Amino acid sequence: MLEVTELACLRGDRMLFADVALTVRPGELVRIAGPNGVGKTSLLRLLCGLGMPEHGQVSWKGVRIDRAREAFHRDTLYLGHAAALNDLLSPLENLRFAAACHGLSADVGQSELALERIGLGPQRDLPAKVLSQGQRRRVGLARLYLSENVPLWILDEPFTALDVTAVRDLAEWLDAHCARGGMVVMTTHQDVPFATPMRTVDLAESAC
Ligand SMILES: Nc1ncnc2c1ncn2[C@@H]1O[C@H](COP(=O)(O)OP(=O)(O)OP(=O)(O)O)[C@@H](O)[C@H]1O
Repeated sequence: MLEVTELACLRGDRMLFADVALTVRPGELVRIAGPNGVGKTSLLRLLCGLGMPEHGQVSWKGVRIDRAREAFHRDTLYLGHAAALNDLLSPLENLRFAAACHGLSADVGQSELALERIGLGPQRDLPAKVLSQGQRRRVGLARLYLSENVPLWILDEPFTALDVTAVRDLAEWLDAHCARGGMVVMTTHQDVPFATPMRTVDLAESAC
């Protein structure tokens, strides 16, 4: 279970939000909503330990994440909104590199399968620099198909630049993750139909 209490975030000299409380239990899908600039990405970065809160704390399985970093990172997958690819490497190489950096098991067969499932089978050996925006996005998202055993998925705008079919397939994969007891916390400006009941946290209500 992920627990957030009294969380406040300062960026530069501006307090973005304060007093955010949130609990995410196994099987839950939570959407962080709010207008541009309210601090959704900043909140996700605090949730996965990439930033320090000005106040409050984030706990995973009852332990503050800054006191059990390794265990927390093993249990967490964070996908930011930028594709973060090496343009000279292929999707297959990028995926295997990212998986290795995050301690995921990803042999060639598993990685090829993940790329096929995300619809990049035909492009898997091309240099990433020739991919379209949606295809670049998919390379990052392919990690989701290697992360069934990672319980907490924190996703920043995962549906951006995806076509209708890819949005539907990804929504089904997030539903499947929740159905097997996983947790998803995400931001999206799109209305995506999920089978899992979605809880929305409106960050504008905590804006300073
Ligand atoms: N390093 C930084 N220093 C100062 N201000 C920052 C920094 N990073 C982000 N900000 C500011 O913090 C605010 C919140 O940014 P954030 O990216 O979290 O918003 P968001 O809600 O995710 O927006 P969007 O919906 O546009 O993605 C913005 O006003 C942004 O300019």
